[in-house]
Amino acid sequence: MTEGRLIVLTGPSGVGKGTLLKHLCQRHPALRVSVSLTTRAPRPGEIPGQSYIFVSREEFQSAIAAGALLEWAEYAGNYYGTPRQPVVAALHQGQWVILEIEVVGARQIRQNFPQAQLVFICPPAWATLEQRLKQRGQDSETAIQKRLARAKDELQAAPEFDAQVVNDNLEQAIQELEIHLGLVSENNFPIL
Ligand SMILES: Nc1nc2c(ncn2[C@@H]2O[C@H](COP(=O)(O)OP(=O)(O)O)[C@@H](O)[C@H]2O)c(=O)[nH]1
Ligand SMILES: Nc1ncnc2c1ncn2[C@@H]1O[C@H](COP(=O)(O)OP(=O)(O)O)[C@@H](O)[C@H]1O
Repeated sequence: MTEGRLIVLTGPSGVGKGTLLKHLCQRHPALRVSVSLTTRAPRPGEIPGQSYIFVSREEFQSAIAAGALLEWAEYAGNYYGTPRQPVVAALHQGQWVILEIEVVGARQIRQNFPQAQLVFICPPAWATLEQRLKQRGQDSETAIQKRLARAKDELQAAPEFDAQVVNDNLEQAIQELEIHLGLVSENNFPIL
């Protein structure tokens, strides 16, 4: 069986990675989304096992020690990581797997999976990023400030990745992503 494709969406918090991912999955239901481990507390409405696998710091450390994570990073005071086994198994079955992760983890994927396709999502402007984080209304002011401080460095990393997509107009960003990721043909016909 041909190995599937590993796809990474990265970029600063609030840029719209989750929103883009949701739309891509609606249009291409065969895409498999990796569910990450996190030590962050669940937000209202987040479903354990679906949004994230919520774990304690001890459980996260055990997963690192057991080599059970494909990549991991500390972000705004919490740990986030991709469980290795489900991703590797899906790729072996020929499936296309998509990770939505921050920049430090994306670099680890770049290093260990040279064949992965990594796309950096950029905000149209700094003010838009601030506005989206605030409008989302999910995080405390402290959490927002931590995300914005980190975003300054993350934006510098954009050229390291295979493609950059500006998420200004949502529909346009989705279509650009579909083309970069090979999810549609030149005449916009779905491939996956
Ligand atoms: N390295 C890594 N980053 C992750 C993982 N899961 C989520 N993230 C990233 O961690 C950051 C914080 O995620 P979260 O607290 O859910 O905030 P949000 O993305 O702003 O909604 C975001 O940039 C996520 O893309 C993971 O498994 N590994
Ligand atoms: N193209 C867009 N235009 C306007 N608002 C957007 C766009 N993309 C995302 N958003 C909004 O911005 C906020 C952050 O998006 P989200 O997908 O949660 O970002 P991330 O997953 O990168 O942290 C959400 O409120 C979302 O509805």
